[in-house]
Amino acid sequence: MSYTVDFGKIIHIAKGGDIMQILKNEEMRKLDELAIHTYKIPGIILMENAGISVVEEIEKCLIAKENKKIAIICGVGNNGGDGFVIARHFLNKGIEVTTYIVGDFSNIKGDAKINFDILEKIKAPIVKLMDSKDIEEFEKDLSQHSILIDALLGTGLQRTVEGIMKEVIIKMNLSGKEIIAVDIPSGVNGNDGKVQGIAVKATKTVTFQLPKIGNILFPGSYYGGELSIKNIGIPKKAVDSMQSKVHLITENMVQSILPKRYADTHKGSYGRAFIIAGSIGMSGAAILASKTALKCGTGLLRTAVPNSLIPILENQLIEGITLPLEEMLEKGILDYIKEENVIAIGPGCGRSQQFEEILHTVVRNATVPLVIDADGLNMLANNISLLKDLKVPCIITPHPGEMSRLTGLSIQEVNDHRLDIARNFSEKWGVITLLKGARTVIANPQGEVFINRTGNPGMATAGSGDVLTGMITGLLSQGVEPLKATMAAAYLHGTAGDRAAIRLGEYSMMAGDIIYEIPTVIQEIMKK
Ligand SMILES: NC(=O)C1=CN([C@@H]2O[C@H](COP(=O)(O)OP(=O)(O)OC[C@H]3O[C@@H](n4cnc5c(N)ncnc54)[C@H](O)[C@@H]3O)[C@@H](O)[C@H]2O)[C@@H](O)CC1
Ligand SMILES: [K+]
Repeated sequence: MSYTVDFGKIIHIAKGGDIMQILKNEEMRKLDELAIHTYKIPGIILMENAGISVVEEIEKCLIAKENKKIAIICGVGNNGGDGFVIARHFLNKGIEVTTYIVGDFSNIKGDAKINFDILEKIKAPIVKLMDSKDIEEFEKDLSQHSILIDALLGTGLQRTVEGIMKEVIIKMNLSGKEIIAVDIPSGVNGNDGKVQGIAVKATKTVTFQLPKIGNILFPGSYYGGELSIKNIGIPKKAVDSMQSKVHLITENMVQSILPKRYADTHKGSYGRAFIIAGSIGMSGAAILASKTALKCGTGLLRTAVPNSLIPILENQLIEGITLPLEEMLEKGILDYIKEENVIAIGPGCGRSQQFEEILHTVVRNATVPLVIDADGLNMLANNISLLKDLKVPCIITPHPGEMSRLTGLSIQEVNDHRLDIARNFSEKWGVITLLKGARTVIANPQGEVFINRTGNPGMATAGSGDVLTGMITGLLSQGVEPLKATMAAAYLHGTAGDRAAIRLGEYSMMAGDIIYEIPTVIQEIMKK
């Protein structure tokens, strides 16, 4: 399996499995050990494969360059060992390579030592970087190279980067050269994507076998640039046995989730969606969510809004049916929702007592999957134990501010521990949590977490969340399982947003522009 993950979007090089695990440092070490001890693949072979996989990527970058001199900057662990393999292969190809080593040579052990000894035997140019006086020379040297390879620290990062290692990284970052990181940019913690003091700002990262959490979450993902995930020959059986609870949402996954359309069907075959949204001043939320549900394939759509908004909706949304909320309240809401396949509640609803009453009734009595967003979540924060009354699968879609209100944690705390916060909330309340933000995270009550890589800062715009709610609702109405519908919607939403950003720029794109891209995004995925 081999993928290239561009900054924010995933391009498949080869078709792989539907599920891609994301590992922590310790889990990656376990996987390496499993391959070596249980499956008897010598570690030196894995290191050779790792090095060669980076060589392939470096060669692609070298094609366009006149100056082909490469600087490989290595630590004394196995990440450095990969660097020694890379150095040997380029020397064999007749390319000028300098290997810089930071740290005590006597600490080079095992497979890394074997590769280091080979470099010495073939008299490869090796420069030791010991202290500040070596740094000046190093800085001058760097200017003569075309590409820098960062093989200082990988999944073995243990502490804050300081001293000579820090000085080396500063000079690499200031060099203005293209930098390719081996496995993970040095200084980024593979466990959470946080920077331990300082980190290499790479243009590209080649990571091995499976991505680490630090390759995917911010700020690590920013430091890594474009990400390639390369197979290094660990048996599939070993990979599958890892059973990590953190996964990357891939295009393959989404493709298998999207419902197929068959010839002998009618609109009833694609479900009935019911959206409760909008209030005076926020009719747009109802329109955006409703239009999106239809664009995502809903067979029949009814949107309930306050009476005063009906003319606006009738004007803007000719394909859907509208209902006045006041009438629903008067005659009893339950009669209206009993025939639906999904109910979405909250976008632009405001915080009136009337809305609170509706929310409570819907949460307590819904017999079909429920999506709660925006003001629905704000109201829920006043009485969160309402979730205990749920009888159906429920998806909540908070942004960090809404999550802060739901949990009582600060926004900073929510952002610092996105995976754990989403997972804990889902486990505690038995709901599917989609936590928005750069790298949307989806958690289920079983403790599994799914991370979405699509999307861009242009999507931080009014109404973008209403579109996401419409997407989840649209897929749910067609009978897609709640977790799958949420994952596919997050991926499609981000991909449509990425297309809108390419067409219009991150500044100018608006929520409606994301809707405009939905047909192309779905068609392209279905076609593959
Ligand atoms: N068999 C394996 O285990 C394989 C490992 N591979 C590579 O090996 C890497 C992991 O190797 P290691 O576990 O040896 O770890 P690393 O090479 O990532 O780092 C460990 C070394 O760095 C030092 N160190 C840790 N934090 C530091 C800091 N903040 N400042 C300065 N020095 C620091 C440690 O004392 C140790 O000497 C992976 O990222 C990958 O690149 C690949 O070769 C594939 C096979
Ligand atoms: K590295």
